[in-house]
Amino acid sequence: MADSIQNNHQPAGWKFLNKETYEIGERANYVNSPHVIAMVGLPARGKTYISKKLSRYLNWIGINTKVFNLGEYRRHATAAYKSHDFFRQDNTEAMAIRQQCAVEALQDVCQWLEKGGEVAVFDATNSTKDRRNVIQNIVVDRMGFKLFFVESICDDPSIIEQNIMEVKVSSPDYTNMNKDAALTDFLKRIEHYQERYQPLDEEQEKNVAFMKIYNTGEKVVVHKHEGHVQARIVYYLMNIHITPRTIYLTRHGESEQNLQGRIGGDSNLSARGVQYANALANYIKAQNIEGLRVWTSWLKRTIQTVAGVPAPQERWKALNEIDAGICEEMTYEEIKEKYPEDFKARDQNKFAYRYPRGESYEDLVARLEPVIMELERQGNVLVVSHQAVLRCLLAYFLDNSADELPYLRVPLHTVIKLTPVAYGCRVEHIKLPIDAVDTHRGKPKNPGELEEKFILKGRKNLL
Ligand SMILES: O=P(O)(O)OC[C@H]1O[C@@](CO)(OP(=O)(O)O)[C@@H](O)[C@@H]1O
Repeated sequence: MADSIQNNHQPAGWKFLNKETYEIGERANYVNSPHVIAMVGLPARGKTYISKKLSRYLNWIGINTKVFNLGEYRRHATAAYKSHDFFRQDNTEAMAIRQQCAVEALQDVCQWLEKGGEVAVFDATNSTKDRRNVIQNIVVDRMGFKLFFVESICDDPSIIEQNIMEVKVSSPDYTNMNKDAALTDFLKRIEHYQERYQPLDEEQEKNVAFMKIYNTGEKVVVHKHEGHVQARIVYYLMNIHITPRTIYLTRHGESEQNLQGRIGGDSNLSARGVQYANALANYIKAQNIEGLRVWTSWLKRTIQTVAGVPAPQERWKALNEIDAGICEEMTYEEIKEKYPEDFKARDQNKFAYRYPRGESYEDLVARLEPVIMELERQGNVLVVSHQAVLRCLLAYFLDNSADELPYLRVPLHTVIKLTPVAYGCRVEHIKLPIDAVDTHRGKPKNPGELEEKFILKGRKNLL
């Protein structure tokens, strides 16, 4: 926990770097002033859900973001939680502890932003004007950071109860209580907050930038938002929904060029790839998925893979495989021989490495942002794409770092099923029983080293 707060306006070590000037090993840094996003709302209004999801999205697009959850500070500061009495408005002792925890959390927020963090999400109720003034005072007046409030308002009892049952009753506060008792206690806790709750109001808080989200997105109000980071946050939060659905990801069936170990290109499916296309159609039929939509890239191998899938289909150029530029249609072995420096450089920083006249994984993430935004708006979707593209999509859903992303395993002939649960996603790998080549190249110990399975020259029959 923080023990001091510095009072300088420009955070130490903070510098604006544009996309072209960052060094290998860092991600582009395109936020030139740190932001604090402070949540507002009664308990069980989905604030933590929004905080975590927003943070995952911002990190994925390259904005260094961290959530600071006030509940964790409170649990750290006090002995085991006994009951909702702790949250009574007339419990002065507890009130003092709560205020102290909020200040401590804000100090940590500021210290983290000073060290180069870009967006800090302050996940707390912040449900009174007084508390919001404290935040304004520390974050804006003392530190010179940007501040944006996100208020979640929900008056649908079924959504509130579902939220309590899904995440609150299993919180560390209730380890020794049964579910019904925990629910009753939590509802009482909400009542205590309700007594003093002051929703954000454009008349009362004229110069404050905020957005209000009603009933998980039914209506949205935006007031005085500023700059591109806040604009992206508003746009993102306007697009997400909480209706249960499933996303299925798969690569195309094995292609002729996969068989030859060649990257990129636009070849047809191999004989085994065609078998996978049939197996995939049968698998999808058997699942009986309501309102399923199918998205593919523009490349033949993905389109051929969904030939038998009985659902409306859309082609996205944005889902095309990473463009390997001058290395298109070469084997890794040929690239190593012809462009040894490039081959090594890619192993040194695979995420940032851009193929000459082609793309990097970082470029791919930028290209895929509209796909993610549209996926967020949709119900059940089957996305049929490629190894590099699916790594980027998976990293978004599973919150993987830029270092992990280019090495995620996305084997051929496997359906990856993603189901939203509480604050994250459940992942299942369904391997359909048709063999395929293994195209995964792990991170070598020494940059530029090539595993035996990719040394193909002189091998006649690859099967
Ligand atoms: O980034 P690496 O690990 O090279 O993986 C991406 C490569 O995967 C491949 C296969 O090697 O994908 P896919 O077969 O799914 O189209 C190549 O086209 C692509 O260049």
